[in-house]
Amino acid sequence: MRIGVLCSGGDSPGMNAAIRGATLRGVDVHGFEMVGFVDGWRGFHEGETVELDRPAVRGLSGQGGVFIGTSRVPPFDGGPGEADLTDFRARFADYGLDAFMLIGGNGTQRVSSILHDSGIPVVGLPKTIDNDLDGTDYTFGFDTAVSIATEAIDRLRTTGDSHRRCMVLEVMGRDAGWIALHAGMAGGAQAILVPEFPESIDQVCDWVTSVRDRGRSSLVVVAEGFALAGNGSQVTRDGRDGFGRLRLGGVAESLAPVIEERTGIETRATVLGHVQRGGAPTAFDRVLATRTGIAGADAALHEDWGTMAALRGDRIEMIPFADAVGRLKTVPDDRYAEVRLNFG
Ligand SMILES: Nc1ncnc2c1ncn2[C@@H]1O[C@H](COP(=O)(O)OP(=O)(O)O)[C@@H](O)[C@H]1O
Ligand SMILES: O=P(O)(O)OC[C@H]1O[C@](O)(COP(=O)(O)O)[C@@H](O)[C@@H]1O
Ligand SMILES: [Mg+2]
Repeated sequence: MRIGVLCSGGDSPGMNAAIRGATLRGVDVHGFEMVGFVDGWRGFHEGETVELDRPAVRGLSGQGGVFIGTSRVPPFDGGPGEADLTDFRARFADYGLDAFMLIGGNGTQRVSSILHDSGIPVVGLPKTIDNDLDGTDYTFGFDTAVSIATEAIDRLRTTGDSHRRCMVLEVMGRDAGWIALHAGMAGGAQAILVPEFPESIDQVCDWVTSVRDRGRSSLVVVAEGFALAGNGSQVTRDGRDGFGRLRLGGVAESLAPVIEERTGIETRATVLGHVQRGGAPTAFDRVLATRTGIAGADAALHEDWGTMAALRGDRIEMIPFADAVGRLKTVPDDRYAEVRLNFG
């Protein structure tokens, strides 16, 4: 069996470990041929490939990023219509492929599902630092991002306390506030602002003021996709990503002066940005990613097509794409309520 492997969407710490796990199991144990497409669908369109075998994945488990690259280049020119899919199938056959292993988040697994429905054998490996992919408890990369954001909170707290300032930390999370929620809990933030639960500026300022009134300095964590209640909208930067979506970022910088003006407390903003996606994965993410890759290779052996390697409790289970795509896994009411009671 010849399997094409590619990554799509933002990189996520653990992608290398997942490819290594899949290759060691797929090539060495099951006797597959595996080929990686460089920079996601760009490599597929332009014929840039790398053979995956034991030497190619040596020492990768602890390395950040992904050595074959990733991108948001789309798989099809169009919708896809039947003509797009016919062209796609012809290209798939030209490469001598029997199946795809697609590593990505909600968008990529939506593509996996489309390809599977059009008759192309696919297994999916879930990744995203945002942890917003449904059907799986955690995606690799999330734990690393949370660890980095937590360290940032710890560091901001000592300087913020020293100057009696309010520190606002912006973390990633386009549609879901999982990184903000977990890092905020781990770092004891005084307020956590997530896209799922808009809060008014009056409420945010009340929390910051009450923290000052009991002699402490506030640490506010805000997810990039947060918008103020009422007529607030997400804060965007110039430009769009490779999928045409507006780039998010800057909500901390827009909140900080308003908090300062309304509370009289000096307030500073920090945008963590891509630091939280870079560097070595945590041990948890290395193990999760490796097991995810192994499960994907085993699924290919059993021709368990149309499935994604999901973490369920402490087990990796192959679940149908339909259980993972079409909706996002967002922070539920009870998880937000349990932290909100102690804000301020
Ligand atoms: N519904 C869709 N139809 C066709 N291509 C899609 C669709 N959704 C996503 N894609 C492609 O998959 C890529 C990866 O999705 P994206 O949401 O950017 O990352 P992730 O897979 O990490 O969620 C997109 O940039 C786009 O090229
Ligand atoms: O700057 P980039 O690479 O476009 O990515 C920014 C986005 O990627 C993420 O880090 C991860 O999103 P995906 O999992 O959908 O790729 C988001 O939190 C963020 O909005
Ligand atoms: Mg996505």
